[in-house]
Amino acid sequence: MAEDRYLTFALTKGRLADKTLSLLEQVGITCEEMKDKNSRKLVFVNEELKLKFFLAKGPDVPTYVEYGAADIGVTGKDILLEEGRRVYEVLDLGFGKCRMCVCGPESARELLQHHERIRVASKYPVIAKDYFYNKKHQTVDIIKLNGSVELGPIVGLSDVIVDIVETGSTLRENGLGVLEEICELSARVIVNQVSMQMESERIREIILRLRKQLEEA
Ligand SMILES: Nc1ncnc2c1ncn2[C@@H]1O[C@H](COP(=O)(O)OP(=O)(O)OP(=O)(O)O)[C@@H](O)[C@H]1O
Ligand SMILES: O=P(O)(O)OC[C@H]1O[C@H](OP(=O)(O)OP(=O)(O)O)[C@H](O)[C@@H]1O
Repeated sequence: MAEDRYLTFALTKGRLADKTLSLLEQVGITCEEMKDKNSRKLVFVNEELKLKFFLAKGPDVPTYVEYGAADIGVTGKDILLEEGRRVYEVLDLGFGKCRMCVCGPESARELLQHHERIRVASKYPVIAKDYFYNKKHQTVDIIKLNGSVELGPIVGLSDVIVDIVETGSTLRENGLGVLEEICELSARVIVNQVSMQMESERIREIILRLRKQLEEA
């Protein structure tokens, strides 16, 4: 592949963005323009390093990487599990830590224990289905929501939810709690499968520098 080919990064907007950009900066992968929060520009270029960057919604990051529109991506493990895209997961960045849990009112614990056919609301239907069907062998009805999932059991839409828990304050403030833990989550680096072969040297060098930086921090 041509030496001056741009390597493209798809990064996740929102919660993970600041930590991702500052980690990249620590290993010399910089783009001054990206720091301007008022900018409406979508793609940023570092001419000197032959790098391109863009920010996207979390669930879209593995899509860009699978199709090769980006060589490297950073997104949450929750997104990788939910989207199931064909990408290489190469590094755990150790931030954006949270847990995927089954949550609900204490009264729902019994329904879980007795393997009742319950209603489960979630922004993550694939993860919820995999957990109940494949790990617990429990038949459930999954209801897809797009946010404020805690509303599910509160307003009577569902018995429990499958959602992200970080500090637990959203649950506490709404009279809910963690009933079962599904898995731990954090931000991950992913790589396009073809890029990994064609740009092996540059990509391995970046992963190495990131890993070293994380070890030293
Ligand atoms: N408390 C948390 N809630 C949600 N995601 C979290 C939390 N803590 C860490 N994360 C990680 O951050 C990512 C979500 O970042 P983002 O800011 O895009 O949240 P979102 O609420 O899913 O997005 P949106 O506001 O677009 O619905 C998740 O994929 C997850 O890996
Ligand atoms: O344990 P905590 O620290 O309270 O964090 C967990 C909450 O944060 C996320 O919601 P988010 O703020 O992304 O809003 P959303 O529900 O609209 O997606 C998640 O879905 C929980 O509701």
